[in-house]
Amino acid sequence: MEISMQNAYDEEMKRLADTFTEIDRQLQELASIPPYTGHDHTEQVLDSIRDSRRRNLAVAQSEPYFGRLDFQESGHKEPLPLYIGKVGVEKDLTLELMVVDWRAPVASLFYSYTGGLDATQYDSPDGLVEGLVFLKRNLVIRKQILQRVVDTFDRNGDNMAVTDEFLLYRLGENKDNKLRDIVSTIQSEQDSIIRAVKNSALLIQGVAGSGKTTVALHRLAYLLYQYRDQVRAERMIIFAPNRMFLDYISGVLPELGVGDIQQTTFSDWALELLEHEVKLIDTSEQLRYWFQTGPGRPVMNDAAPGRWKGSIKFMQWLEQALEQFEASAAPHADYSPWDGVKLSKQTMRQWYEVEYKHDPLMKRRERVMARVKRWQEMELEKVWEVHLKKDYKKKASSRLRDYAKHWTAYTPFTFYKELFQTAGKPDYLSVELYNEIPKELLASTEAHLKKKRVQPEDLAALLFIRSKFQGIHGDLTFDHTVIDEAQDFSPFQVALLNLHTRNQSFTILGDLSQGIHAYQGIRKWDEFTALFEEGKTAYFQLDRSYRSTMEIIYFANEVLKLGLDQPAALAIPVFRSGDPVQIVRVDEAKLITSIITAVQKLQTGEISTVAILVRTEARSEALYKKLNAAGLSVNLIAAGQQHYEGGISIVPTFMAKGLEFDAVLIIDVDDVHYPATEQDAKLLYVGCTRALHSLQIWYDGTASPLVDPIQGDFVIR
Ligand SMILES: Nc1ncnc2c1ncn2[C@@H]1O[C@H](COP(=O)(O)OP(=O)(O)OP(=O)(O)O)[C@@H](O)[C@H]1O
Repeated sequence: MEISMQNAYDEEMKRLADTFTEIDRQLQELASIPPYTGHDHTEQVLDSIRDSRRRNLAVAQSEPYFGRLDFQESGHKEPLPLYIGKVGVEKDLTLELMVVDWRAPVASLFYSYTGGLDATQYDSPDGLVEGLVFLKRNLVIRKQILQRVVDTFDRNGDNMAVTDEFLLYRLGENKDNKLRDIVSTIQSEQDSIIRAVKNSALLIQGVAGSGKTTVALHRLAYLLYQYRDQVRAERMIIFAPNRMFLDYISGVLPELGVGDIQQTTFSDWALELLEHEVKLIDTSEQLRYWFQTGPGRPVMNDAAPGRWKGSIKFMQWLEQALEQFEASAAPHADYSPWDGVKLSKQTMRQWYEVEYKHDPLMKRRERVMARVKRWQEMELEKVWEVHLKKDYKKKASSRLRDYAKHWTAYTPFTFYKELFQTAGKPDYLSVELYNEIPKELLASTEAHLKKKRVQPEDLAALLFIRSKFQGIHGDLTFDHTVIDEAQDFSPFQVALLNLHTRNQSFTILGDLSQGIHAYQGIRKWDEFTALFEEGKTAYFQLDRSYRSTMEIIYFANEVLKLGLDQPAALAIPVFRSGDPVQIVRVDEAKLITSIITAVQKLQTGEISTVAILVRTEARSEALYKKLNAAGLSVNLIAAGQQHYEGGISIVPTFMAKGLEFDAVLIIDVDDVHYPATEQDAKLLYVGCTRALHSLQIWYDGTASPLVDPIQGDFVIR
C-alpha cells in the first residue's frame, strides 16, 4: 500500500473506532431507559423518538458510513469532513453530526460532484450553499471492520475528475437472488432523479441496466425522508410486472431502512379493489399466444385487444357510456308503498339529479333508496289504526324491494358485461357508441365475461367504472406511485392510477427498447405525457448501463440496430471489460450435455447465478426436465412464479425481464426462433442485457439474422 493510502487507512481506522465508541455509548444510555407505557402524550412522543434513535443506531452499529466528502463552505477557513451513511448519527450533547444521512441535502454533493477544481454547490433548506470539494472517499465497512478505502477524488492528487474505481469494484461483484441498494455509488444522473421534487410525474426512459428499478426504490426512501410531514410509507405504492420480480426487489427497501411501502402488480391491486368479484383468465395462455414462434404468430399492432382497451379513446368511450347510463338511471316511475300514497318520480329525480349530483353513481342510488325508506317510515307513522299499519308495513316492504329491483344496482362487472353483448346494446347506450366496439372484440369479451373471467386489459376499465360508481376514498389514494417496466402499461392504466394518486406524484420508469409486450404497452412516452397536467411532468433519460460488461452492451446494441428502425437509445457501458460474447453452434443432439458442460465450466469461475434463456415456455419446460434428469439441478421459472431462488435457472426469455444473472446462455438463437423482426430484436435484447459478466449465444441450423452479421472484437465465434 502507498504511504498516503496507509495514512488514510490509519486515519479512518481511528475515526471508525471513535464512531463505534459513541454509538455504543448512546445505545447503552438508551438501553438504560425503560420503555414508556403510560398515557402522557409528551412522554409517548419522547419514547417514540428514543425508539427511532435505537433503530438508527442499530443500523449504524455494524456499517456506520460508506463515504467521506471533505467540503469547505465559502467563507469557512477549512474543509470539514462529512461522513455519509444510511442513517444520520448525532453526538448527544453537542448535536454535532458524526454521520450524515445519505438523503440529507448536503449529502447530495457526494453524488452530484463529478470532479474539477471549481466551486460547487448544493441546495439546502436555506438556499444554495457554495464551496470547494477537497476529497471524495469511499469506505467499505463490513461487520465493523474497515475493509477498503478508495479515494475517487483528491484535490491534492493528479486526477481532477472523480474516478470510477470504486464503482467498478462494486459492479464486478457477483449477484445472488436479490437486488441490492447502491447508496455508496449512486451516480450523478441517478441522483437527480432520486432527489427530484415530489409533486411531479417523472417519466424515465432508461436503457437496460441503467439502474431504473434501483433508483426508483432509492427515490421512495428519499421522499420519505425529505417530505416526512407529507407522505407516509403505507400510502406509497410500487407497481411491478409480476410477483417474482417483487420478491427479487424486496430486499432493497429494508436495506434502506424503509418498510411498509405497498408493493404489488396492477392485476393484484385491481382484483382486490374489485373485491374479487371477477377472476383473471390464466395469463400464461395469453403469454403463450403472444410469444409463440412460427407462421401463426400474431402481430402486435393497435388492433390488439390490449391496445384498444388500454387506449384513452376507450376510457373516453366508457365515460360517454357512463354519462348515457347516468341520464337514464334516475327513477322512471312514481313509488307507492300502499294504495293511496305516492312519492312522485319528479321528487326522486330531484334528489338524484340535483341534491346528490356530486355523489358517485351507485352511492346516489343508495342515498335515494335510503331516503325513500325514511319517507315511507314517516308515512307509516301517520297511520293510527294498528291492523292497517301492520298491513301497510308488509305491503311497503315488498313494494320497496320490487321498486329497487327495477332500478338496477350495478357492480362494475355487471355494468361492463352489459356493454359487451353481441345480442344487442343496453337501452341507455346509443347505437353509435355501441357500434364503435370492434365486432370481434365484442364477441371475445362477451365469451370471457360470461364465465366471470376478465383479461388484464379489462381491469383498468372495471376500475374506472368502479371509481364512477363508488368514488375514490382517501384510503385508496396514494402519496406517491412508482410504475416499473412502465412501457408495458397502457395509457388507460396510468390515467386510472392518476385518479388514485395525489398531486400527480409519480415515478414512471421503463425502456421502450424492452417493450416486448407491445400488444398492450406504449410506443412512445408521449402517450403518458399527454395524461398529465402541463408543466407538472419531467422527462429523464438514463443512457449509461451499469449491469453488463462493455462487450455485452456493445453486442446488445448491435442486436437492436439490426432489428429496430429507431432504437429509443443505445446503452453506453461503464468501462468494465470482460470476456467477449460467444456465438456458438451447438448440435441439438448434444444440447443437454453441452449445457451441463458449459454451466459446470462457468461455475468453476466466480459465477454464482446462471440463466439459460429459452424462447418459449414449452421448450423451457422440456429442457428443464431433461437437465434435471441428466443430473443438473436447475430451477424452472414459469409464469405465475412467486419467488426467485438464484442458482441456475431456466427461463423463457420474456419472463427474465427485470432480472439479472452473472452468466446468461441464450439457446435456439436461430432464424426460426429469432427472425429479423422488431419484436424478436427486443426480446433478444432483453435476454442479452440480463448478463452481468458472461454471455453466450447458441444456435443450431442457421444463426439468427439478429446476431449473424455482428462483427467486432467484443464477439467470438
Ligand atoms: N450507481 C450504481 N452503482 C452500483 N450499481 C449500480 C448502480 N446503478 C445500477 N447498478 C446496478 O446495475 C444493475 C441494474 O440495475 P437495475 O436492475 O435497477 O436496472 P434497470 O434499469 O431497472 O434494468 P432493466 O431495465 O434491464 O431491468 C443492478 O445490479 C444495480 O445494482
